[in-house]
Amino acid sequence: MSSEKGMLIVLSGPSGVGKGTVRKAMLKDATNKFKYSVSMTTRPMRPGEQDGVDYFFRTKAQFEEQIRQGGMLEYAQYVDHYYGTPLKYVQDNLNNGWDVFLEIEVNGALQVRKKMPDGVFIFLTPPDLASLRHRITGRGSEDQSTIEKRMEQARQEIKMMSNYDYAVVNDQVPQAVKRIEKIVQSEHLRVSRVIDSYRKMIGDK
Ligand SMILES: Nc1nc2c(ncn2[C@@H]2O[C@H](COP(=O)(O)OP(=O)(O)O)[C@@H](O)[C@H]2O)c(=O)[nH]1
Ligand SMILES: Nc1ncnc2c1ncn2[C@@H]1O[C@H](COP(=O)(O)OP(=O)(O)O)[C@@H](O)[C@H]1O
Repeated sequence: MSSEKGMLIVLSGPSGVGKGTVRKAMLKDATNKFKYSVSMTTRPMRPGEQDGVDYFFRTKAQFEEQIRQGGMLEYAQYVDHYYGTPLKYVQDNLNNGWDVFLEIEVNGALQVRKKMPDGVFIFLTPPDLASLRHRITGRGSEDQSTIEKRMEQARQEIKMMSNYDYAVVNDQVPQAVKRIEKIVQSEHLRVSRVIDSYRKMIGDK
């Protein structure tokens, strides 16, 4: 943690590409210091998931109430359910100097980009669609019709890749992790982020 404002890191990519796997691998390495923003969703909990850890699992009415209260940084509907990022956690941690990591789909990422253009936007992509299908199926968390919906959604999402700053291919998890770590390290050195501290140092307003 530093005294500067933290950096927002946004990771998107089709369902099953390995976003969660890569993020968890990054968090295991103590040199990666960031706060993962737990999203809110109306989708049913999968076996092994925990409320408040994987998502805040809420009813549609609760989710809509949170939207009404202005409590969402962004939200989107994805294959029949709402998903969104609670605003307060992100704001508080960025203000306290922590990098904050969002793992969200494309429409939400575009909303965040408008509000927080200083963030770093990374698209995680599969080596090909056959491996993507294999990963979604292998996870065993969705029935056949949901898998087809997610594959169609994946094609649409991949079309949106040009809205991101970086594309990382998740062929092997350790390599994808290293690529994202390098991106984050270099983004910390972006002049627009570093210059403020020098302005103070040299007395420039
Ligand atoms: N816009 C938005 N998308 C989210 C959020 N949280 C998760 N998602 C995305 O919603 C999609 C579906 O998530 P989920 O049902 O958990 O499936 P999974 O990503 O395949 O494990 C994925 O692309 C997630 O990255 C959020 O807070 N906002
Ligand atoms: N590079 C990879 N090679 C092979 N399988 C992978 C790779 N990355 C993730 N997986 C597997 O693919 C499935 C989906 O990964 P997950 O992290 O749940 O994806 P997402 O969060 O993007 O939906 C999991 O079973 C995971 O173990």
